[in-house]
Amino acid sequence: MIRTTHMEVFNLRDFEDVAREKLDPVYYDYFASGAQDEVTLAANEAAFRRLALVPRILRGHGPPRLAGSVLGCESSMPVLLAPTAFHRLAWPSEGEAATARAAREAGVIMIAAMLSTITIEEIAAAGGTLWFQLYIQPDLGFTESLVRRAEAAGCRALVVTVDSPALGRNERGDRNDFHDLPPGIFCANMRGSGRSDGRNDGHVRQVSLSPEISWRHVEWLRGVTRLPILLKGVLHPADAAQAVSCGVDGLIVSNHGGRQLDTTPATIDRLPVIADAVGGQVPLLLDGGVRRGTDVVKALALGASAVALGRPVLWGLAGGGADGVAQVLSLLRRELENALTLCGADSPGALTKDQVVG
Ligand SMILES: Cc1cc2nc3c(=O)[nH]c(=O)nc-3n(C[C@H](O)[C@H](O)[C@H](O)COP(=O)(O)O)c2cc1C
Ligand SMILES: CCCCC(=O)C(=O)O
Repeated sequence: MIRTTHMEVFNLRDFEDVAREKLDPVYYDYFASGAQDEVTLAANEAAFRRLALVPRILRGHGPPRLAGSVLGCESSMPVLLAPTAFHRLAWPSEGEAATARAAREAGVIMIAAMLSTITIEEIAAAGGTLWFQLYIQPDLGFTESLVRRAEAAGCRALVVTVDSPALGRNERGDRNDFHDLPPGIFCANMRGSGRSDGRNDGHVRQVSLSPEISWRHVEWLRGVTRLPILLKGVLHPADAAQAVSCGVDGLIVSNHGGRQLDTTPATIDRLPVIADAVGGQVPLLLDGGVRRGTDVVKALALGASAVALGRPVLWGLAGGGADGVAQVLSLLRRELENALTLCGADSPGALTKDQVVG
């Protein structure tokens, strides 16, 4: 158990307090913040609170089975690690390697961020099942070189983030004048060769979040790799349907944890319409505001195959490196098991959407 002088940790929210105590306030703000008024940041969690769970009774089964698979990858529970950038700001010595070790030991999938502070090869050396998150760069030769590296490192899927045609406006970052990584910390994957402009020093300013990216790029990527492709950041049912017709293999209903367009709806509120549009053709994942086992259950009942966890992983990492992340995952696993049992479900698949009421 991570304990500081006056804090014991019983749930994921407690970990945020530990992290706040340990982190440089500027980095804490980077991790915690959302865009502008942080309406969406708050909405994600508020929506989970607003929804109620209706248990089924007298089902007469044993402890629930949490393990399953997503796009052919085994997972010990329907929870993945969402891609988050810059883990060495939370745990300078190891960064993403600590996160990856904890994910491997817990038997869950880590979505490694393109903007990691150690390379994808180093993450793979520490990790278990990895997926690679990509911001398609207008320099397609460089983008392809990243895809090849992710494939060679053994990543089992590509997660293309599509909610970032520009960087969201983060005012906490502006107030703190936090616009670049500190000396010695880089976007490690961006330092490799392969860029047509020859710039490879790994500075954040070399990352392009570009409004030029379009469906044509997704089609291009579909032709470049045989890995499953997921789009992350889908909120409109028409986009979900188009993604499926483009040959995309999975979708992540996400508003980037409220960090991109502020005032987008809570993700859990969008899940039912996206699920209707997709009609089970591809698996749906959801992230944003998942903090409790009951949140996971609500998402599963409304049609998600799994959820992904963003900030709580960073709080665990800041609190205690791999041990902290392990503890976050184990707390959530216990809660999920308990919530499923109390809902009368022997597995995630046994939940039905009529068990969530608004
Ligand atoms: C500090 C931080 C960095 C993030 N970096 C990325 C990133 O590099 N790529 C990406 O697709 N999403 C990124 N995200 C978004 C997460 O993948 C995820 O959508 C979001 O954190 C989920 O919400 P939650 O934090 O409430 O769990 C980041 C989120 C945070 C908090
Ligand atoms: C250029 C940094 C983008 C990382 C990111 O996606 C986030 O902080 O939400």
